[in-house]
Amino acid sequence: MKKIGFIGSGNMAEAIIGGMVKAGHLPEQIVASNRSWDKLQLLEETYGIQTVESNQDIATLCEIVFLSVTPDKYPAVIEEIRDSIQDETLIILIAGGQGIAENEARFGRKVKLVKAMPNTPVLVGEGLTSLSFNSFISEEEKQRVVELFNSIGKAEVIEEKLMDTASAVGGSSPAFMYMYIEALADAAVLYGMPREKAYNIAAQAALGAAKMVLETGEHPAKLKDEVCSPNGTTIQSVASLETSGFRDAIIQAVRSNMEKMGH
Ligand SMILES: NC(=O)C1=CN([C@@H]2O[C@H](COP(=O)(O)OP(=O)(O)OC[C@H]3O[C@@H](n4cnc5c(N)ncnc54)[C@H](OP(=O)(O)O)[C@@H]3O)[C@@H](O)[C@H]2O)C=CC1
Ligand SMILES: O=C(O)[C@@H]1CCC=N1
Repeated sequence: MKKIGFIGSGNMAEAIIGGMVKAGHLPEQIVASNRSWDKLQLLEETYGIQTVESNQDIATLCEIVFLSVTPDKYPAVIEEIRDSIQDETLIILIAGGQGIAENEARFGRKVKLVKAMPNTPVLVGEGLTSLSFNSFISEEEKQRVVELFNSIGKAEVIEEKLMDTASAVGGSSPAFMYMYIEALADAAVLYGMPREKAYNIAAQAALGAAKMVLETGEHPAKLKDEVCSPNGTTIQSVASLETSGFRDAIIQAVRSNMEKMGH
């Protein structure tokens, strides 16, 4: 059986693995390695996937290989696996700030590289993964990768030069959304709402608003205006958010993310 492998089995790899298994990919098809053994044991128990001790085993066994270690580990891991990778293997680079050209140079030969920027909601089938491909990947292979990521959310093929922006706005942003939901729920608790109810109400409002943007195709400002009744309560909050620099806080969060990637 053709296998899909993960080198580095931390938070992002687990989200992809969990999402794939929930979406119906066979656990026997998935193989993972990791520096420490305890995470692998947990993945094996939770999802029934295969685990191996060496990164080289992943390189030898798998037709799709995720490099799901942190960016600083890329040079050493590529050095370790470059001679075991088959010519036809699809290598998926998910690390923030890691581009195609620098990793082609690390392999030092023609290898098929996919730059992918997923986010953790792949675990619940609502991920967003931005994708770019190097020149050695066929149309059929591109389709295969797009289908894989569409099975755990939505895939967007973008120009590689936009990948760092996609990392900030698609990869990192779930963390911002969780902070927003948590803050909203804290405010509800302040006014006496039980915490569980507060999380449900805040999260469902966020989910519904996101769906409105995606499904109506309306400008977010128009959707916002429709919530603000004249002389009502919402416009009071909107005015307050503007005074607190809400929009600027988000833009500065993305700016600092981009700066960390060298922009
Ligand atoms: N988290 C996210 O939402 C997203 C993450 N990414 C990218 O995914 C990658 C992983 O991030 P994340 O999962 O958050 O980080 P984690 O630290 O959770 O996972 C990294 C894993 O790599 C393992 N590891 C370290 N060195 C090696 C090695 N030499 N061989 C094998 N495994 C090794 C670590 O093992 P140990 O158990 O010993 O620590 C750890 O489990 C990063 O490059 C990040 O940029 C991309 C998009 C979103
Ligand atoms: O925090 C990080 O570096 C990674 C990249 C995108 C999301 N998480």
